[in-house]
Amino acid sequence: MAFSLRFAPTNLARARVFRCSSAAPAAVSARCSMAAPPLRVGVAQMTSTNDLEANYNTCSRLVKEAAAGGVNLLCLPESFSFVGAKDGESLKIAQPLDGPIMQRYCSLARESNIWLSLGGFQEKGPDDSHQYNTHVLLDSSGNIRKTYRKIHLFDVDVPGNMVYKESDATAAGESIVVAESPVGLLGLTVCYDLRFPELYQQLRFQHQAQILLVPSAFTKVTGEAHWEILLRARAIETQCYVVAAAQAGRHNEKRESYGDSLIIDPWGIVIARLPDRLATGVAVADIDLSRIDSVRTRMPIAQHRRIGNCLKTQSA
Ligand SMILES: O=C(O)CNC(=O)[C@H](CS)NC(=O)CCC(=O)C(=O)O
Repeated sequence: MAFSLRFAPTNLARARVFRCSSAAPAAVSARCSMAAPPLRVGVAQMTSTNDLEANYNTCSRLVKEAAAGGVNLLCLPESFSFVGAKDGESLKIAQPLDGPIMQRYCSLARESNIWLSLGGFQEKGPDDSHQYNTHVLLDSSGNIRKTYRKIHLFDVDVPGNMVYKESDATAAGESIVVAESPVGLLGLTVCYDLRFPELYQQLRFQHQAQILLVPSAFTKVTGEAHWEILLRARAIETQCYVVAAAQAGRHNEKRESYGDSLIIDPWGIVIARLPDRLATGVAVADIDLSRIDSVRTRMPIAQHRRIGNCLKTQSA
C-alpha cells in the first residue's frame, strides 16, 4: 500500500482495517487482522536553507505527521538541517554528533517514538577545514544506532549549472555501513553514492541489505536526466527496496534541487512518490519483506553472479 500523507492522512489502526477489508471475504479478513502490523517507511521532502531553526521546525512538523500516520522509519533528505548559501557556511555550523543540533533531532525521534534516517548531516570533520557528510540513523528512543560518512564526493561540472567541489570542505568516509531496524536490514548511502553501483552490490551481496537508503540533494539538471532511472536500476539489480528522500526546489540564489522523493520495491516499481512540484511533504509505503524473498527466489541472481567470483580476464 502506498499513499501520500499530504492527501491521505491516516493512522496505523485505520490503515490496517482498510488493508484487510478491501472486499475480502470474512474469513480472509479475520486471518488478516491477526497479521503483523505493517512495516511502514516514509520519505520526507523539503527545501532546506541556511536557517537551522526553520529547517528544524519543518523536520519536526514532518516527523510528527509521519508518526501520526503510523510510520516506523522516516527518512529525511541530505542536508535536512542546513544548506549553506555561501562557500564555507556549512563548515562553520558543523558540529560533532553529540552537539546540540543532532541532540535536538534525537529528542524529536524519542518524543515521536519513531526511527529517523537523517541523510547528510554536517558532522565536524577530522580538521578545521573539513566536515563529514554523515547519514545518521536514530532509533525511536533517540539513540544513534549507526552513522555512515558519504564515500563518494560530488566534484562535478554540471552542464548548464555550476562546478561543485564537495571535497574542498568535506572529507570522504571510508566504511560501508548496514544497520538493523524494525523494517529490515538497511544499507546507508548518500546522494552521489547512487552513481556507484558497486557500493550497492556490496550492500546486497556481502551484507544482505534489504532496504537501501539514498537521502539526496540532487541538482535539478542531473536529477531530471538520471534520478529515477538510477534509483530503479539499484532496486532491480539488488532486489532491495530503495527509499530516496530528496531536497526539492530553490534553497538560495545559487542552488536548486530536484525533488521527486521515491520509494521503490524490489521489482523496481515506484510505490510512493512526492513529485518535484510538491516542495514539502511525506509519502509512505509499507515494506513487505516476503516480497523481497519472492523476487529473490524466483530470480536467484545471488547464485547466478559470476563476475568478481570466479572468472578470469583474457589479456588484451
Ligand atoms: O552541499 C551540501 O549542502 C550537501 N551536499 C550536496 O548537496 C552534495 C554535494 S554538493 N550533492 C550531491 O552529491 C549531488 C549529486 C548529484 O546531483 C548527482 O549525482 O547528479
